[in-house]
Amino acid sequence: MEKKAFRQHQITQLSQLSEPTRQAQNANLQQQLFASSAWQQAQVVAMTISSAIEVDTQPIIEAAWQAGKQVVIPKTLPHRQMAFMPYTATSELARTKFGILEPVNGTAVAKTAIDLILVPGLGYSRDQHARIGFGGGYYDRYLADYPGVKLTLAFQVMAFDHAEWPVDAYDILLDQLIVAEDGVNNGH
Ligand SMILES: Nc1nc2c(c(=O)[nH]1)N(C=O)[C@@H](CNc1ccc(C(=O)N[C@@H](CCC(=O)O)C(=O)O)cc1)CN2
Ligand SMILES: Nc1ncnc2c1ncn2[C@@H]1O[C@H](COP(=O)(O)OP(=O)(O)OP(=O)(O)O)[C@@H](O)[C@H]1O
Repeated sequence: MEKKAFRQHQITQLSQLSEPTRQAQNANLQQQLFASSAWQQAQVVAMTISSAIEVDTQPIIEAAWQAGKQVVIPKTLPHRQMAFMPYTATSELARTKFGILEPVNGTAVAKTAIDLILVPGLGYSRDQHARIGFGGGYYDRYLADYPGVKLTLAFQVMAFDHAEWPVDAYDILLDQLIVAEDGVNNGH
């Protein structure tokens, strides 16, 4: 399938996940993430403010704060660039025209200061950790010279043995893929 059709397919799959399945898989992903050494060793962690169909980042943000980690979130810029800004309980957010919440102001944190990036996306391959995102190319550009750990959390419908979409030369492969485990609520 072409990238565009595959994205659409994944968006449909994700929007059809039942609430119990979503909750169980989110909880399992959080458990696995918090047990990982990548998480435990990270002081500065980048993540997004998740939208309804994505893996829920709110509990992860709160856990990071509780653990004394600094949370940084992306602000999209012209020319498909992105900067990560500190995010605290008092940060002001605004919705972009694509419906994503972003920081209004703040000072970008240096790429080299970020220990761990939780990369958002729609699908991932287990064999080479290839990723397909929403199509903006923001993360592929940002990650091209990012030296830290690139990790993704995936619902089961996001994980594929091999990429079922075209993987291009500029697609950045992730370091770690955490997939929600079986045995967690698939029903209802
Ligand atoms: N929660 C969350 N925040 C995130 C991301 C994400 O995947 N999830 N992003 C992950 O990257 C960035 C925003 N990503 C975006 C990805 C695509 C388009 C987009 O498609 N824009 C236009 C133009 C498309 C085109 O040129 O083909 C459009 O929809 O028409 C916008 C933002 C930063 N914040
Ligand atoms: N390093 C790069 N330099 C220049 N252009 C790039 C780079 N990475 C990606 N692009 C461009 O960005 C566009 C979107 O890339 P792609 O379709 O792989 O997005 P995606 O990985 O699904 O989305 P995202 O990274 O925003 O979640 C493509 O047209 C591609 O040419």
